[in-house]
Amino acid sequence: MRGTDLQALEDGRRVLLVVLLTTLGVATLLIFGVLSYAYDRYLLAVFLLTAGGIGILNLLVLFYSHNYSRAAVVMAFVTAAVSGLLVSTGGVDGTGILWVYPMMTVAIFTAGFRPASYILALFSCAILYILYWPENPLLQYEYSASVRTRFVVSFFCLGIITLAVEFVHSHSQSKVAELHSEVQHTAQTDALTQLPNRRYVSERVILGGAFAPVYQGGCVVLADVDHFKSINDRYGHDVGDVVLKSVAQFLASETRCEDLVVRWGGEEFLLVLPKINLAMAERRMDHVRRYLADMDVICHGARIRVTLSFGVTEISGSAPANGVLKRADQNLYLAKAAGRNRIVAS
Ligand SMILES: Nc1nc2c(ncn2[C@@H]2O[C@H](COP(=O)(O)OP(=O)(O)OP(=O)(O)O)[C@@H](O)[C@H]2O)c(=O)[nH]1
Repeated sequence: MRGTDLQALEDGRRVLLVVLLTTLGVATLLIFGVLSYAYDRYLLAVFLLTAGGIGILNLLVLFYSHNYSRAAVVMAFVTAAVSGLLVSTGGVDGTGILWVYPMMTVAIFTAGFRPASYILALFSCAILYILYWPENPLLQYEYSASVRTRFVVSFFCLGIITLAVEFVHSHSQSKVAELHSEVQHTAQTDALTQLPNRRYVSERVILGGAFAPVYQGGCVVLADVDHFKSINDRYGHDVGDVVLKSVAQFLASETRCEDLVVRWGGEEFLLVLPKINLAMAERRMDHVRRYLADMDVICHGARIRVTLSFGVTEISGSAPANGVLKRADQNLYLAKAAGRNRIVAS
């Protein structure tokens, strides 16, 4: 699983949370809206039914846009507005303020740390204004001074704790995603040449047994250093490593940015070239082959002549990747058998 996949999983959880809580919230708002209307509390009824309507609209927009962050922030604002109304009217016998705790906690968790901080700050100012501004027409219920103070202090404590938990959660979540993509990158990269490795190909390039659509209609090349064992034997393994690194850099510099150069294993490299036909791929590889054969790799004062043999084949449509790679390998074998430092394409 990639770092981005982890993020997608976390986003998926939040979407589910937003959908569930919005549905629950909308149902509650509509029920209380209808009840308020039945008890002739028209202002409250209009407010609750409007908030419920916004919730339904928000759900519809979420289904079409898949923008859960916006939906969560809209829902958090609606929740804060309804909570403010409960503080202002007192709900039933002044118990409306009790609903503020769960509602605002949920709003903070779904909106995420930064938007939740702003919403909480705004909401705090609003309830301080409602509860403490003298002669305030917005305050329709008479709370005792001790209830007001205890509510404000306990709400601030809960708000700060919830924000802190959300901060730690989102921070550790992004750290895990970061570490995950670092591990993923290391696992898919060859340590010596820093090229993508075989695992990268099997996880990112071959999907469901075929080359990814972007590569279909392109070509695959297997390139193998000729007589590499004798380079190792003559100059030592360290020099062999330098030669492999030089060949890797050379291949990467001689290909287009959309081409993929992979260390396939040992002294063998895989090139996946999108949007190119067999004849053009053969011509380009021949240019690469000649260019390399004409220059020497210089290491510890030694000038080492390095040549490559190539097996080239086409990726026709969504043909099985194994078959394509096998054909390229057979062509490479033919190039070696025919004397090396050459290309076989078919
Ligand atoms: N220095 C170094 N050598 C490696 C590495 N990986 C594989 N080799 C060596 O590459 C050599 C490959 O030898 P062979 O498979 O006989 O191929 P070759 O000598 O290139 O002969 P042909 O491919 O037939 O031209 C072996 O000696 C391996 O030990 C590596 O990472 N570093």
